[in-house]
Amino acid sequence: MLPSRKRSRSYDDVDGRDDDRGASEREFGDMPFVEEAEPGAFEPPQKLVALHYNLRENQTKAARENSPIIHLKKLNNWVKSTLIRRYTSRGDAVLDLACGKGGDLLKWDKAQVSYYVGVDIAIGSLKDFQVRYNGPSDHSRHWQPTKFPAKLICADCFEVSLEEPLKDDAPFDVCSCQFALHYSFQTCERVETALRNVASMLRPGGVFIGTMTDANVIVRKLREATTTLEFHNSVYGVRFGEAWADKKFAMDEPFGIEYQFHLEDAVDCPEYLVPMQVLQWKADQYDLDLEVKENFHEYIHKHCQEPENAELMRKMGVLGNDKQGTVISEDEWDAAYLYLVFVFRKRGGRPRPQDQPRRDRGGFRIINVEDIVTLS
Ligand SMILES: C[S@@+](CC[C@H](N)C(=O)[O-])C[C@H]1O[C@@H](n2cnc3c(N)ncnc32)[C@H](O)[C@@H]1O
Repeated sequence: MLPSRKRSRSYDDVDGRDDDRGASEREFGDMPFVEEAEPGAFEPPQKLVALHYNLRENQTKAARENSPIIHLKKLNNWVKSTLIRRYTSRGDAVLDLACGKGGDLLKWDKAQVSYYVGVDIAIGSLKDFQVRYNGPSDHSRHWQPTKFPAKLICADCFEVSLEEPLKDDAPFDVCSCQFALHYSFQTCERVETALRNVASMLRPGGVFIGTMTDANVIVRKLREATTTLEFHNSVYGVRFGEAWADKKFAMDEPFGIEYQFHLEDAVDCPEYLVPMQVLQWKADQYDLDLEVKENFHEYIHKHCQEPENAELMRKMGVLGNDKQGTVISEDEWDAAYLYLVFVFRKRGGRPRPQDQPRRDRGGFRIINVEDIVTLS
């Protein structure tokens, strides 16, 4: 059975401009953070993010199963699978911003997409993606080749325009950005570049789907921690700097609200709050209308009863096994509460009719390291 759902108040409720709660005590507890990012400590945040993901090694299956957040990882994968299934039609062309190591390859394959372009800032992740896409060199008996052709691009997709480099690949039916859009909220310009890339690449009627942090929940938890600027449990930690000592976040200064995020066995990076109203307002300027915004708890409770999703949840072992004592922990479930699902739709046009593959770009082809295009 699923743990109970938590309710989040809106950013308005927690915006804090009328809230004259006093400044918090300025001491941190013993957080499990890496205090100094040794290599590149004076680099801009996006370089630190790239460095962090570049240094993350591919885990073996056994190591993955032993991860302290194995059920959270499975839950995240379930959320992404159901989202992709819901918003992708057979034959769609997909642009995956911040695609990482290709953890969603199988999901796109199952959705029977016809073409895929993945962009990421971390070249190390793209090399892992390329290996995963190509499959084992001995092409062992159980390996099924990926069925769609793909292109990989190494770029900061919140900095670099994709319009010219991808003009022959566009338009895309689906743009996906999983667990990454919060990195763009460092500055207004980066958010605008991100949205311009999405809007210029999508066809009218196309969807922009994703998962990112839920600012309402983060701000509320920060305020609940009355004496510190951090909150954590056994799997995650969030720590704000002194600049936010009053825990007030004005809506007219919504960019660059930085905190350090630690997720056991996964993330150690600076991240930024994403006030949803600001994202929605900015997206509107790029003809992107918000269709769905749901905290993970709400999304999971809403969709887990649908037969196909329930079956997938069981097959993936998301909640664990009660008898073996390996159920999802309270702390993992609480970590899931930090995230939300979003769906925007590009204005104009009509949904592409289902079951009509629009183009056939020829199926699986080996990707060589030299095929990864770097844009700067
Ligand atoms: C948490 S991982 C998610 C990866 C993948 N989307 C997934 O769900 O498995 C975040 C990814 O965002 C990428 N990323 C962060 N900032 C980026 C940027 N400015 N441009 C492109 N990729 C970025 C990182 O390199 C990393 O691969």
